[in-house]
Amino acid sequence: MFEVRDVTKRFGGLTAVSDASLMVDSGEIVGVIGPNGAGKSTLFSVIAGVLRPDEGVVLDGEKVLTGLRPYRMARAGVARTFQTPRPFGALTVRENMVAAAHTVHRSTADAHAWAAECLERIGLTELAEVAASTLPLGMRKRLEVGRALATKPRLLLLDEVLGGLNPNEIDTMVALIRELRQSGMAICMVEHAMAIIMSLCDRIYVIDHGVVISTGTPQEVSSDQQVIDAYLGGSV
Ligand SMILES: Nc1ncnc2c1ncn2[C@@H]1O[C@H](COP(=O)(O)OP(=O)(O)OP(=O)(O)O)[C@@H](O)[C@H]1O
Repeated sequence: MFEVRDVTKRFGGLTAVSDASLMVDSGEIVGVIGPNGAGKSTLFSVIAGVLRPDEGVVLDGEKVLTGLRPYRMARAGVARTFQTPRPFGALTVRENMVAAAHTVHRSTADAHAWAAECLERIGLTELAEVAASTLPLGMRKRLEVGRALATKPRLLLLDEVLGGLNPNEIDTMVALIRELRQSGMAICMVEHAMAIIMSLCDRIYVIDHGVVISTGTPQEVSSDQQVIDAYLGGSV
């Protein structure tokens, strides 16, 4: 069980995340939703070790992860994707995967073998030798997920991996996410596509102005008056 407990993150005078708590269990998909600027990406960055919180802790069971550098966080089993995919553009798809696989495999042969397995899983084997920078957005997003998977996470943080994808690409990505849940991974995703979030997630946290204003099953949060007022605007 991964837990974010009472986390606050400030940027100067702005409190981007305020006393937020969240839990994700293995085999569970948890959604984080909220308006633009609500603090979702900041919360992810705190969990992934990219940002250090001003207050609060990130826990893996009893183990404190807060303050670990991203590389160590990856070793501890936490991986994130970025809203804007960040592959090493000059490297090929395979080289990107191998670089990520080296987080968990010292030997080059092992890293290559594991990268090949992950490439197969994300369906990019046929494009393995092309430069990552030449991939269209849908494929780049898949590579982004693949690079996270290559670090063998127990907690996978997906930041808007469905944004900008066409319906076919969305179906492929959703199927992959379901498969990962089935394999026992803990998954936490930020997404704006409400219908998909509602059908995919086991539980949802709603953030507004950095504060978790509601949590529960998709049905519970979508019937929460505070959520409807703050975010859904009566559209659900
Ligand atoms: N590095 C930073 N320095 C200063 N302010 C920041 C920084 N990163 C984020 N913010 C601010 O913190 C607040 C939360 O931003 P964040 O990107 O976490 O929101 P979000 O919910 O992910 O938004 P979106 O849905 O648009 O991606 C915003 O007001 C943003 O401008």
